[in-house]
Amino acid sequence: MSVALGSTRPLVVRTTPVDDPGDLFTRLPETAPYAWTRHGEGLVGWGEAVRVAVPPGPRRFDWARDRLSAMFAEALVEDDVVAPGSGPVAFGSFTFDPESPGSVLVVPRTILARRDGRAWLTTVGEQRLGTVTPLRDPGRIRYGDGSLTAPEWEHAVARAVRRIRSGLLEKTVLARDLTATAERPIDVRLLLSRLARRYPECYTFSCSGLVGATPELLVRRTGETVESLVLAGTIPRGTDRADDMARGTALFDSEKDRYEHTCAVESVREALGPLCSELKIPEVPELLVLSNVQHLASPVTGRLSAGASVLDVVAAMHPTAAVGGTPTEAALEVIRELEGMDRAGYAGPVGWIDARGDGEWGIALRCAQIEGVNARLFAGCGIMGDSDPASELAEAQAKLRVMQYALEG
Ligand SMILES: C=C(O[C@@H]1C=C(C(=O)O)C=C[C@H]1O)C(=O)O
Repeated sequence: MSVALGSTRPLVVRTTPVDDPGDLFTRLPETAPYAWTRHGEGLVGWGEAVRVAVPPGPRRFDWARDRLSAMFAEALVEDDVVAPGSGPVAFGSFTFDPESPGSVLVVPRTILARRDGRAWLTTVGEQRLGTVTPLRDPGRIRYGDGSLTAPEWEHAVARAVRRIRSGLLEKTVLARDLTATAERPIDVRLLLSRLARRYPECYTFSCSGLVGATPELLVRRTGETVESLVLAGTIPRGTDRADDMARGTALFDSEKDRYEHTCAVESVREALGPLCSELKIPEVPELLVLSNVQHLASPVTGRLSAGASVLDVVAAMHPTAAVGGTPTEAALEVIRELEGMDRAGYAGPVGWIDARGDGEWGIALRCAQIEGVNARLFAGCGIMGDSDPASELAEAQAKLRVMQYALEG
């Protein structure tokens, strides 16, 4: 049963150290698993002690922060670990568009965590034993077009390019969706295990049916320290080592991709600058090589000047130019007009926050919304004035393969 917020009963929260649980996903029951992990470390949760539907609107992050602060402040907490992610934790997913419904915060009944050689278990309220059943295969997967067919989407890219060339904006990001139907209900735990194995560099997440493995860390807050990984500029992997390296070099040398990356970095600088007393952004990006694609990547670190929580930082950063565009408002208008779909949680912030205001939030990329036998997969690309619709389609397909693999194995 979920407790409505504003109810009079405070949460009773207990965190205790536990022996190393090993693979976190093997501890998850099938129903409604929550997860945020990378390289085998992170948090998984199950059961719902509290579920909060965040109302759409421009102040949704503030609203969410205030609701959580009130709930966490009155919680009765015994925390024998005291680390980021111990004590009460809410997982959350916010829609890309502030006006879209579907943003949600959930405090799981049980959270199991593993980080830096420590492990702990947090329980909220009375416990019911979650039975761990074997992973279930969803059977054959049938795919269908989402809101646009591939040629229609290429056409949308061409229109966006024309807008950019006319000088209305510098960059936008266009995404497409794909539907998938399985023979049997999709077991989210199976998707998580496959994603974590194939994409260990990425953050494997699950929150209220939104499941994926994103390489893009929007923000991690640990006390005063904030970190972010800005990605923009992509090329598919090569067919062998030499081809791979040649493609990596081409990406690094591509003026289009470097400029696209600069737009994303500058949007992060603008958002984080006012919140930080110190901000370090490398002058030259690195190459992040994943199983399916290679990205230009800039790791950013900063020191928060005032006591902003991780959600305050998320509010300031979303949407970065990596998933929106430059300038933001013009880019969002183009997205609304040309994509022809509601992005829902795709490209929105997904992650967790604790009662100290620490937490980790990613941009929900390489993901799908799962419901029973149905999945809706998403992927998008940064569009510049010299983008080629066919190459952008190939890039989107390469990104979609992450979730196709998760579904099919
Ligand atoms: C929009 C997506 O990815 C974003 C766009 C990128 C690009 O266009 O080069 C690279 C990484 C992400 O910031 C996606 O994966 O759906």
